[in-house]
Amino acid sequence: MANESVLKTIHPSDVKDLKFLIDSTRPNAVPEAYIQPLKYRPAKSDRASSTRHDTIPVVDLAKLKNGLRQDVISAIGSACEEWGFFQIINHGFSPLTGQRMLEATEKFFNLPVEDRMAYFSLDMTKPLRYGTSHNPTYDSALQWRDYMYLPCKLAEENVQTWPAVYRKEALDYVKEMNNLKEMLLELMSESLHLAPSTLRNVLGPDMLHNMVLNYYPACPQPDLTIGFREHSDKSTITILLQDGIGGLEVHHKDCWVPLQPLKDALLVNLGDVMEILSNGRYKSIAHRVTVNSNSKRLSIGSFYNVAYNAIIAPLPHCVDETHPLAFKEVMFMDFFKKFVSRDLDGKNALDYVRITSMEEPYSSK
Ligand SMILES: O=C(O)CCC(=O)C(=O)O
Ligand SMILES: [Fe+2]
Repeated sequence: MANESVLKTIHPSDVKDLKFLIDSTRPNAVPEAYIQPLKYRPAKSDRASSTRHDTIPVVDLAKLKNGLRQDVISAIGSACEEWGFFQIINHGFSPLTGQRMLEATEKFFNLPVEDRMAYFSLDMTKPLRYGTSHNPTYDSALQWRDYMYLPCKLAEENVQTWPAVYRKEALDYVKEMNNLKEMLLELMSESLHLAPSTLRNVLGPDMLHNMVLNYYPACPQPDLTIGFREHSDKSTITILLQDGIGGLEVHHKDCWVPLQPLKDALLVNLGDVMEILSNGRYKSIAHRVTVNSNSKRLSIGSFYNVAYNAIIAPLPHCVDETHPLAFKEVMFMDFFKKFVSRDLDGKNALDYVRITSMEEPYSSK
């Protein structure tokens, strides 16, 4: 039975694990700390009406084997320009590897809370870290989510530091995901009329790869809160695997478009670094996650990025007279800190590097 007074007075920074809070108190209402301001709650009125027929692009990578590479490249180019988001099917990533990772993730969240707390940290730059909400130090209202971050760059070397319950599954997952990432970076480079190796070279040998395991428990009043507030990823690309529950929504033409899970599809999501590299031609996508009262939901995100000490700036090829330099150069770590060191609020970290008409542009290197 819920201890109503405890749940009423709980302070955002007191919560370290939402799943434990729920398992131990079984609330039939959302604790006050989780009630989001109206503008962050999901509302029917901000969803795209079905008459708009917004269809999230689906790119069939089987066409690569059927001599239709150019079709794939142009489908990816349009999706990146118009949405900053697409689903891929026939991608070669084994559904079994994904399924095993989802099952192992569920096992992790079912471990005794102490086992998850062994990894808890509020330091958002720590690559191996358990957390809740987004950053409880700054979150004005908590988000209905727990998560685990794993550093995957040197997966074979790091694997012993990962929780044992999904070590093997995560290593298999990372190896396969890395191959898919290579292919996508090539196709995206070509869609920008660049040499296939361009984006891979920009990310470089020290490229970051972090994985996040997201757990959104079932929620007694899903309309009052949110699983993950609207945000854009700071990555170059994010490749996301989700279970079949649904809840992810992407922002398109001023409306939220819910994504219906498609069997065995993976989701590709452009992050802010890609928007900067492409000088704004490709857009990072604002997305959010709603929760539901029937079921928990799991998702696994693989974030690929430049090294923390890399300087990011628009690629010279993407800057010309009709596309003047749109972003200042910035060290990735400085940009990343803008994202993690405040309340989550849409795509606004990009404003920090956007060149406004009042400013002299920096020279592009
Ligand atoms: O759970 C999802 O579908 C999306 C998660 C997400 O946006 C993230 O981890 O950055
Ligand atoms: Fe995200």
